[in-house]
Amino acid sequence: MNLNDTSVIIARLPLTLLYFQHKRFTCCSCLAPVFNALDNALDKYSIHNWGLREFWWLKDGSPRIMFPFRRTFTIQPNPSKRYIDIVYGSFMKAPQAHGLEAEALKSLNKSRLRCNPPRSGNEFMTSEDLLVSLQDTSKLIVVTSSRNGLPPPNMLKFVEGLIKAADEKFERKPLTGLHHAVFGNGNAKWFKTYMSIPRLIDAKLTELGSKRIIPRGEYFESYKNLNLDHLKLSDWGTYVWDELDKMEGEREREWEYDDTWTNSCEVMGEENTGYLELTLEVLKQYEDGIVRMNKLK
Ligand SMILES: Cc1cc2nc3c(=O)[nH]c(=O)nc-3n(C[C@H](O)[C@H](O)[C@H](O)COP(=O)(O)O)c2cc1C
Repeated sequence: MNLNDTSVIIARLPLTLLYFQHKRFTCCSCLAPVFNALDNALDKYSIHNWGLREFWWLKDGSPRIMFPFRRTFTIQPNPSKRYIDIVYGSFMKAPQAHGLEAEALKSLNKSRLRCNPPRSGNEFMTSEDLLVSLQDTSKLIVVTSSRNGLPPPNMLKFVEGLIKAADEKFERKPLTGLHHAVFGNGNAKWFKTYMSIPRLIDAKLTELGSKRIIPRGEYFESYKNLNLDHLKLSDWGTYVWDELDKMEGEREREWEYDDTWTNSCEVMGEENTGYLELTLEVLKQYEDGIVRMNKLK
C-alpha cells in the first residue's frame, strides 16, 4: 500500500507535536527510539522519507528546519516478487493490436522464464507509481514507436513518469538493480525525431540507475552484436531472451537484487540526434495543450 505524501505528512503531525512537548519537559534521548520506530513504520507506507527522523535525532535541541525538508526515495525491492516485465507503446489503432509486438516478444521466451503479461505504458499513472511498480521488476523489456517525436498515446504516462523521476533528486538512483532492454520502431523519413521515444526511454532508464541487458534494437537498422544489416524484432527478441536465460542460469534461476551487474554493450549512435531536447520540447507542447494526441491518430 502506498499512501500519498500528504497523508503521510498529516499522519506525522501529531507525532511531531508530541515530540516537541516531550522535548520541552524530558530528556530527548529516552523517547527518541519510540519516535524513530513510529517514523519507520510510517515510511513503509510511503515511497518518500520526509527527513523527520534525522530531525528527531538532533542532539543539540535546536531544530534546523521544521517540516518537511527533504524528499528521498526509499527503494524496498522484494526479491521474491521480481519478474520480467514487458511494456509496450504503439500507435496501432485497434486496441487489441496495441500489444501485438509485446505478445510476439513474450512468445520467444523458450526457456519459460517468469514473465508478467505485457502492459501498456499508460498503466504507470505517475512517476511515483512507475518507480514503485518497477521495484517488483527484475528485468524490463520495452518495445515502442514514436510519431513526430511523441510517444504513442498508450506510452505517454510511462515517458512522462520517467522524465519526471529523472528530474527529481534522489540519494541513490531509484532504479538501481533493474536491467532493461529497449526495442524501437521508427522510420528514418522522420529524421529529426527518428527513434526519439525508444532512445529517450533507454537513456532515462539508464539515468535512473538501470543497466542495459543488450544494446537497444532499432527496427531495420544494423545490429553489431548479431552481425545483422537489418534488424527485426524476432532476431532481437530471441537475443534478449537468450541473454536473460544466461543471466538467470548463472544464478540458478534465483531472482536477486544485484546492482553490481554490468555489461559491455555499446550504445548506438544517439549522440548526433538531439532527440532528448526535441522530445522534451514536444512533450511540453503536449502539456501546454498545443499538441493534442487525437490529432496525431
Ligand atoms: C505521421 C507519422 C509520424 C511519424 N513520426 C516518426 C518519428 O518522429 N520518428 C520515427 O522514428 N518514426 C516515425 N514514424 C514511423 C513510425 O514510428 C513507424 O511507422 C512505426 O513502425 C509505427 O509503429 P506503431 O504502429 O507500432 O506505432 C512516423 C509515422 C507516421 C505515420
